Amino acid sequence: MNYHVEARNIVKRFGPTVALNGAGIAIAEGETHALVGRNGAGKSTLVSILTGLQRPDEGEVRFAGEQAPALADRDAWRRRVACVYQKSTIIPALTVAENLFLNRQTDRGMINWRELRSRARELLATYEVDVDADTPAGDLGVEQRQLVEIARALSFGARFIILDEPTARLDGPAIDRLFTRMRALREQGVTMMYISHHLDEVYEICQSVTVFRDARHIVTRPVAGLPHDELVSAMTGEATLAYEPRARTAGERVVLAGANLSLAGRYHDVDLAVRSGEVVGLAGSASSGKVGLAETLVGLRRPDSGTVTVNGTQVKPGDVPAALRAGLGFVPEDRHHEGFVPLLSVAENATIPIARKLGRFGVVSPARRRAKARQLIEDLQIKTEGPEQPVGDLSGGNAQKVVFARALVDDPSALVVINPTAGVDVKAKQALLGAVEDAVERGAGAVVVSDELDDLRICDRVLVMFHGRVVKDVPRGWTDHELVAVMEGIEQ
Ligand SMILES: Nc1ncnc2c1ncn2[C@@H]1O[C@H](COP(=O)(O)OP(=O)(O)OP(=O)(O)O)[C@@H](O)[C@H]1O
Repeated sequence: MNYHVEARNIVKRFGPTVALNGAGIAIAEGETHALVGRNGAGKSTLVSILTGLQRPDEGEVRFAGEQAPALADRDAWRRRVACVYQKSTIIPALTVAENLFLNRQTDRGMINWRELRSRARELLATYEVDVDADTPAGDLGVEQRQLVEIARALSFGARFIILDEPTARLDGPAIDRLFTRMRALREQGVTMMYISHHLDEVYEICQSVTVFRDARHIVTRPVAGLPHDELVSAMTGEATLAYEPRARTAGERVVLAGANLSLAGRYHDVDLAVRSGEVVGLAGSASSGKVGLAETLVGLRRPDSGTVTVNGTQVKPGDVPAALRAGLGFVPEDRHHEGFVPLLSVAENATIPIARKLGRFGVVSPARRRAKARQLIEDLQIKTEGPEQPVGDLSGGNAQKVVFARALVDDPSALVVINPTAGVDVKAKQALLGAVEDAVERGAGAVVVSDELDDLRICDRVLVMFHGRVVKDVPRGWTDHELVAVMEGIEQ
């Protein structure tokens, strides 16, 4: 077999944590190979080794049979491999053209801006990326940004691309477009490694799959003919049953309400009321306005008109602390921005909303903070060395759980969670959805905004948005097809 990429017997330690323990992967020339595993299994660590960002403590990496370049030789790495991360590596303040030729403009002395722009246009046209080279990169959506990153990788000559959870922030139609592009790349002989917690995607787009568990390689198999539950048990080490949403009856009291909410370009004339003991879903495509609406409910955005009421208190618009004081807990869309403070510990991040209550006179007792954090670590199965570990050192999915812990820590009356299970593994997903249902059983009302139909299954009803308006209130019991048809505006 001709392997385009091989990583053999890789050991990588971070202090007391062994992130990879003799694990490896072998990817055949031209295939799309999935790497799956639970949060903290070691996938991102392997990516950082395969892209030359970290040196393994033991083991070796080969590209097309040849030993990997020296770590310092960045150009040599760029010619071999590129990674499209969930988190952007492009610089928002620079234009697309500048991003494409970053580190390359000065090949021949002074920067010739006109030439740079025309080379960028040519490159975008070659890779059929429909983006204006003069646009500031910060204005691009997630989908366009990923396409620019792929074009950049290919233009360096890389024939191996790693896609690390590329669909986590894309809606259904954008995922289809990404897959069409991936198939075209594969036809051109590009080798890909695909990391995702969505196993249906693995079956759709990959030919082989490698499973890591607890820092070790468990199995590599062709995808065809591999039963779904076998794949899940390779990841979790046990048989895992599908999540069963619970039945419940909502109370009368409205705990979260939006009245006459409008925000230009996002949503118009929205009214919604969430009762105690009720989970309300918000669904719709990327342009539906669902995220903007949810961000308004939590105070991250200020509406042009309308009011938000949390637990009977009308909250000052666009004021997150006011919403939190009124009894709101939330999980934001972008955990890197509004979710956690990477340098602070798990305990500090998770207990931010209750800092006042944990100590007298505004001084937080470290012992009480640690005790609360230990409980949350256990409840949400957060994989960490302990409450004192900085959140920045956790794997992506485990950082998401810390954000979740923060949302739940003060027993909120109203919970708003946006794409709550993004980057979270199959089993952890169940723990997080269970945590929302637990909070609702304790009397909270919840809004779940998600691109994932599985997250929406716990909802008592789903409000579907289309072009900024709520077009349908769908009670529990929908089929995927029915909901998607309304989301795409095909059916009302
Ligand atoms: N810089 C670091 N310092 C300390 N520990 C680290 C560091 N980077 C990773 N780890 C630890 O190594 C282990 C593997 O993490 P890694 O990010 O590779 O997991 P992952 O499989 O990518 O998980 P996820 O699906 O959540 O993204 C985790 O226990 C993580 O906390």
